[in-house]
Amino acid sequence: HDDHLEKRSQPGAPQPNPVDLSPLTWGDVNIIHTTDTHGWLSGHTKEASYSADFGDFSSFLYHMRQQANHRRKDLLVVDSGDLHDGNGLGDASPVNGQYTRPIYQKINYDALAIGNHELYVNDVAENTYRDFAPGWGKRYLTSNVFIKDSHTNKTVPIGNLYNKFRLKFGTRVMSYGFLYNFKGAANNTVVEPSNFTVTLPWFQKSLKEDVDMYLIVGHVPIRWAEATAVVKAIRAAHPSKPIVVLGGHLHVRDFTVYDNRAFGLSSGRFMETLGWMSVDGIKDRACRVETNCIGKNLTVTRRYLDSNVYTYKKHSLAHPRQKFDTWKGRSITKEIFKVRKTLNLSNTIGCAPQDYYLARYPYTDARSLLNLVANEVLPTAVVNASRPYPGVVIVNSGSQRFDLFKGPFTLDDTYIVSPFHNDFIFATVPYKVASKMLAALNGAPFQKRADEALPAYATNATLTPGYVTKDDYGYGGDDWKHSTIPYVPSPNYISSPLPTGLAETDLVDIVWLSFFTNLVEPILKKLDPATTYTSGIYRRDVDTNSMLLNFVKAKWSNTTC
Ligand SMILES: Nc1ccn([C@@H]2O[C@H](COP(=O)(O)O)[C@@H](O)[C@H]2O)c(=O)n1
Ligand SMILES: [Zn+2]
Ligand SMILES: [Zn+2]
Repeated sequence: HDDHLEKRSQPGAPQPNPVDLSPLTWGDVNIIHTTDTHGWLSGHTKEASYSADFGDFSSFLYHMRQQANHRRKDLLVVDSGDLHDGNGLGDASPVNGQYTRPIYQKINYDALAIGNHELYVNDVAENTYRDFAPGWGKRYLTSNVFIKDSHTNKTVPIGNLYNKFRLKFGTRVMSYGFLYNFKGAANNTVVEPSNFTVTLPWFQKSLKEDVDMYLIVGHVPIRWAEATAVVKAIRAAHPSKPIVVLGGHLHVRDFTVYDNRAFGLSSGRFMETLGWMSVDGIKDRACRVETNCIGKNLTVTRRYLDSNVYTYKKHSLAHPRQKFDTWKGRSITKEIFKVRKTLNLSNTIGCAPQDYYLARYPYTDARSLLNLVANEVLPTAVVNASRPYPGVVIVNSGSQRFDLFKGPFTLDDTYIVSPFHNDFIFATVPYKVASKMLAALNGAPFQKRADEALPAYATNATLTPGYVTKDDYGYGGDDWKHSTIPYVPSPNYISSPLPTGLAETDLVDIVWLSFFTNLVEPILKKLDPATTYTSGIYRRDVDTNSMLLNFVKAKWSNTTC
């Protein structure tokens, strides 16, 4: 299944009735948006709906730009960050992102923002600053993200604070790049709150430039205060200038209306979705006097495209028999294929006996990935049987990122399910303390603010399961009509089973991930104020990523698919 050039004709590849996809609406300015791609440049090798790779994406962009020229409409291609952590292509290399960064660089994005996954690790932040940002010139936008330059010791923006540019058919754009108020950034970086950034002289000065629209590229959820603060700051100076926010981070499809001339779009995750937005009315000459257009509607459409070659061809080709693959697209696909080979990403380690889903079923259900992790992976691959005390291992459910499908389990899947190299830390505590830790953690503040509860949708047996999105325009934004996939929220932390038959004072190793040590230590103090516990690395031979590899080798390697 690794031959990307052939995969489009695989059985099960999407073959909808051509009338199912209605043509895109074009406006004065049109936007193609990616976010939270997390290195999924190979596309989804196990899911036909999302099987386009970055070579296909490049070919799609070529045809879309041709179409824009033909229509004499402006087209912007934008990315909202989180390029690292999530796929073997980016994470299995000796240096994280060493093969993916040059491939991203081949896509001619007009504007990009930085994500939190470019900032967890000092080296990744440094490489983003040195090897990635410069290649984009002024298009890599970090209005509120800085790095301490290791050569000069000066703290400088990782990319550009803002960029004013003119599109081919005349639209003058002022662009910014904002990251949400991320608290876990590496110590060589600084993230400034966006509500402070917008008060700074450089930002206020930029608002005096004469432009036709504002583009906020953000690794920011479009409904969060960090996004609305920027919209409000622009609106305070410009009562009717069109504002577009292209956000991300929550991994959802979403669209919001801030006012009748300001809109936000969020385009999912993992190269499942290309967001499309068209804005008409930007070129309205009467609006050059801003007060003329206060309250005047812009005509805006949004669409969430499933990222597969059928979708790409359907929307980009002028004629169905026109050749789709461009030379550049094919060469990107070949490069991806070569990197996958170099990194042995398709090497099969074992065979998964069934599908395990991250969020389709309650975590107590046998089809839940979190259930598998809590009850099988942690006891098998993490608990250290040679320790004098039983172990209870707690992980954050956010450390698990994607479904695990029945059939061949590859090296790539270890990164897809959990790309992180978080260490297991432990302290030896009485059972009465250990037994209260999970509940205490789940009562602790969320690491990620909760998504809005999703409404329940009717299922429809004639449609393939996929995204069914409700946003500020209601339903109808999804390009492909799908039956809904159930979404069941899970606790923030899950644990291996507690040992049974112990007295309150019996000792237990309580084990957690380095990612949330800052939460565990105060809880230990609260649960047992009289004692100071010493913590250390529980096992040096296993981390969040390798635990699944070890589990599969131990339990699934003898099964055949
Ligand atoms: N070392 C890490 C880093 C992150 N996480 C988890 O990822 C979440 C953030 O991911 P986004 O793609 O939404 O930005 C974070 O909240 C953690 O759950 C982790 O487990 N270990
Ligand atoms: Zn992300
Ligand atoms: Zn993020």
